[in-house]
Amino acid sequence: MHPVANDPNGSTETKRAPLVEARDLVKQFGGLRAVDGMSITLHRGEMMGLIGPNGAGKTTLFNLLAGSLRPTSGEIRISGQAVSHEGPERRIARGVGRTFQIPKPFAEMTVLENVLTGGQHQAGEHIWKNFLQPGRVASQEKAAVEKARSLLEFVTLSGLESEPARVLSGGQRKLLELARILMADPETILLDEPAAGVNPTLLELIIDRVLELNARGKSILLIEHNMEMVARLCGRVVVMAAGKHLAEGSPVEVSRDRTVIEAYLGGVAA
Ligand SMILES: Nc1ncnc2c1ncn2[C@@H]1O[C@H](COP(=O)(O)OP(=O)(O)OP(=O)(O)O)[C@@H](O)[C@H]1O
Repeated sequence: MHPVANDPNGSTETKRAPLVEARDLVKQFGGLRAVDGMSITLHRGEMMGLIGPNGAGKTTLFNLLAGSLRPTSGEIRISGQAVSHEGPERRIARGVGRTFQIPKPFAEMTVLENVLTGGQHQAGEHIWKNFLQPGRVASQEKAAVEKARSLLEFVTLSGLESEPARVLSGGQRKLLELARILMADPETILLDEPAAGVNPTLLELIIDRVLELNARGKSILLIEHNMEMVARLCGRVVVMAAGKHLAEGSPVEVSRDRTVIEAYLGGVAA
């Protein structure tokens, strides 16, 4: 049977379409085009690196993919569905989770409570359901706590679950954030500089957990300046410079690419 080109239920095409597809994306801030005609494709199961000198537009591209910024023009598709004008909540519901370069947990809430904030679609979020189905809400809350605890175990923070998040180191905050976004069961994870400011021991743990997530089927787009980490994790790397797609290839290929080297030297000189 031939695939249906415009499947009204979205099923056939949705399963075949790349997980994340951005075409000709532009984001203009006043006179600056932070993202300038960028296209990128993340396939199912892939772990892809996104690198580029400071100010290249990588975080802005993440903000567009995660729905916290709307593109000036261009299109974003998630599993084949056009989502450019949907906000971050809808993007999470579509299976896109993102972490931040500098995670900002709720400092006075416990580590466990912070993870619980990542849960979506809990019945307890709706007051009327709470009133009409208190038993269902209680069992969902119990399940959420169990899930949060197993995620804390996954990121090795179980021993700190009752501590306020303010006691965590920078690297532990990155692990906490990972656990928090995993509460929503994302299919795609956008990781913004997981290695930045992390001590070498914790960095190995983060690398290990990211590899494990990918082995469990999560597709990952990784912004990272640490090229050793990119080379260990990613089969394919996209290089951005001045908002544009500059190069793409294996970590070895892009690190030898003359245009990439020049872009980085320009970035250092600037
Ligand atoms: N909200 C904003 N308003 C105005 N300019 C912005 C805004 N956000 C980002 N920029 C500018 O857009 C450009 C791209 O920034 P962005 O943070 O996306 O780059 P980056 O590649 O992530 O850099 P880095 O590696 O240093 O994090 C920069 O010149 C930045 O100053």
